[in-house]
This record gives sequence, C-alpha cells and structure tokens, in this order.
Amino acid sequence: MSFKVFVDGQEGTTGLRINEYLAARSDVEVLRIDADKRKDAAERARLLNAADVAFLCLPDAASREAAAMISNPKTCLIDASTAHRTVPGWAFGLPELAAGQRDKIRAAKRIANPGCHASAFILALRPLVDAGLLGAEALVSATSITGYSGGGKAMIAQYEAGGDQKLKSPRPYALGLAHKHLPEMMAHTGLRNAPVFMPIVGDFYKGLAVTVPLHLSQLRAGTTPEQVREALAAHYAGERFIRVMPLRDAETLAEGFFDVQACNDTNRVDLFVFGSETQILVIARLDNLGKGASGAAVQAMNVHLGLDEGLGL
Ligand SMILES: NC(=O)C1=CN([C@@H]2O[C@H](COP(=O)(O)OP(=O)(O)OC[C@H]3O[C@@H](n4cnc5c(N)ncnc54)[C@H](OP(=O)(O)O)[C@@H]3O)[C@@H](O)[C@H]2O)C=CC1
Ligand SMILES: CC(=O)N[C@@H](CCC(=O)OP(=O)(O)O)C(=O)O
Repeated sequence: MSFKVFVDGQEGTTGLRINEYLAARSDVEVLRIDADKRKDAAERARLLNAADVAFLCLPDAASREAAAMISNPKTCLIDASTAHRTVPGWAFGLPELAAGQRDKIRAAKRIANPGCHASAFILALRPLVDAGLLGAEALVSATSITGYSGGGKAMIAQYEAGGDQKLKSPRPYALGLAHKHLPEMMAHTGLRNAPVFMPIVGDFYKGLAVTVPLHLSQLRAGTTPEQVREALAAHYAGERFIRVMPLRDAETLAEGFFDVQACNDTNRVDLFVFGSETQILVIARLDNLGKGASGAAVQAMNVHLGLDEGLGL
C-alpha cells in the first residue's frame, strides 16, 4: 500500500530535506505542486485534502492558514512551524517524550513537530523532571549553539553571500528573553518557569547542541552525576534515535572541545552528562534539519502510519 504525501512549502529548507528523505521510499507517493502555484490557495487546498499526510513547512501564519483549509477528515497534518506546538488537539511529535506519546501520535490527525532547540532541551530535561531529580519549580538556564540553516532560506542566503565580517563569529540572539520555543520547552518538560535561554548562531550550515548547566544543589538532595546519567539511560532504553553517552565521555574530554556537528545527516540525538562533585553540564546534540526538523517530521509520519520508524539512513 502506498500513502499519498504532500509537502506544503516544498521549496523551503525543511521541505526540501523532507523530500530528500521521501525520495528514497517506495511506500509513499509524493504529490507535487507546480512551482508557480506553490502559494495558490486553491491548489494548496486541493493537494492538502488529497493527502494521507501533509507536512506544513511554512511560516507560522501560512501554517495556520493551511490547517484551516483541511476538510478531509482522513488528512493528517504534521506542522513543522511553531504555530501549534502547545495548542490543544495537536499531539507533540516527539515519540521519545514519555510512555504513551507514540499512541498519541498514532491516534492524532494533527501533529506539531517540535522546534530544534526545544527538542534538545526537552529530551535533556524531561527525564530528570519525571524521575523527581529536578523539581518542576527549578530555575534553569540553557544555551544552544546552532548552524545557520535553522534560520531558513533568508538566513542561509545571508551567510552564503559571504563578505559580512560580523557573521564570521558566533552570534548570541533572542536577547529579549522571549524566544519562540520557550512555551513548548515548559509545556513538555513540566518546568513551571521559563528557562533563561540564549541561542547562538554560528558560521556553519547545520548541527545544534543545547547545554544546561546545573549545580547539583539544584537537584534532589544527594543527587550524583551518575544518577543523572542513569535517569537519562533508563528513560530512553530501547530508543533507536537516542544515544545516552558514557558519563564524562572520555573521547570528548580527550579532544578537549565539543563537536556540535557530530549528529549531522542523522536523525539521532546524543545526550551527554559531564560532571564534577558539585556541578553538571547536560548536553543534547542533534542535526537541526534531522531530529530538529525534517527527520523528526518523517519519523512522526512513520509512527502515525504504523510504519518502521527508520528513515533509511
Ligand atoms: N530550518 C530549520 O532548521 C527549522 C525550521 N522549522 C520551521 O519550519 C517552517 C519552515 O521553515 P524553513 O523551511 O526553515 O523556512 P524557509 O524560509 O526555508 O521555507 C519556507 C517556505 O515556505 C514558503 N511559503 C511562505 N509562505 C507561503 C504560503 N503562504 N504558501 C505556500 N508557501 C509559502 C516559502 O516560499 P518562498 O520560497 O517563496 O520563500 C518557502 O519556500 C518554519 O515555520 C520554521 O520555523 C522547524 C524546525 C527547524
Ligand atoms: C538559527 C535560527 O534562527 N534558528 C531558529 C529555530 C529554528 C527551529 O527549529 O525552530 P522553529 O521550528 O520553531 O522555527 C530560531 O532560533 O528561531
């Protein structure tokens, strides 16, 4: 059996990558929109409603518009934008989030794909909240180092034009402390306070690592770095796309520097715990266009349709 799939926003960064994943598959038929009609509402509505699964790889406003165009009750939407990630009635497309999340994705006709920074942050902290090591009232901070493809076509063009000296060094942003991923970071970790979150974009195409620094005194009394690592390993036991690295990963420590790009071209998330007697760093690394966007969207489709979750990588 072949499923009909439509990518609304097929010419964009996330849409193109989804199409690359789908091109290798014989179990899906991709419905294409003519390039000159890709913003034609009637043609988009026709294809959205002809699809078993439609990916929305659009700015937030266009995603909301697309969602309102659906009249076919069988069409499942997987929205890569920020528009629906904490909206009731939309399942959060992160199968590894917690027990039961796959069932929600299977049952839903509306799936919100997590944001790239948010996926890494949530996967690093949700197990610690669930295990009672980190209280829901905890005040945490996080940084994220990301490649420039996270900013879509406009940012890619800016970096690839070259010549602007400012773009050569890493650039912290979201300095208004209101990054658009904060609501989903809170909603899906269970943390009641927004983290102090500072993303940093660098002069490389893709790859992302979120770091959460914690004093052990912020965790349940007596918690050790070993227990933090164990909580992550227990939460993700059997998850094919999540790798919990050994405590104080020797290879990284020997290298002396953290490689933000080592999950590129995979759908994997690597979780690290580095620690001293009093402090830890929890780091989650992913490809912002893999598990941070397009890979995650295709994985969610596979879960929804009851197919193997592998992406043929
Ligand atoms: N890049 C990333 O790493 C990630 C992106 N996302 C999210 O995914 C969504 C898409 O992002 P991304 O692919 O990076 O963005 P891009 O800017 O690369 O692509 C967006 C595409 O949408 C098209 N578009 C805009 N408005 C409309 C409309 N009304 N109807 C049809 N098509 C339209 C654009 O057309 P045109 O070609 O004319 O500009 C463009 O091709 C965004 O919401 C983004 O926040 C999520 C996770 C990661
Ligand atoms: C470098 C860069 O600008 N990154 C984007 C995040 C891209 C992403 O994954 O998130 P959305 O799906 O929510 O757009 C940002 O920080 O806003």
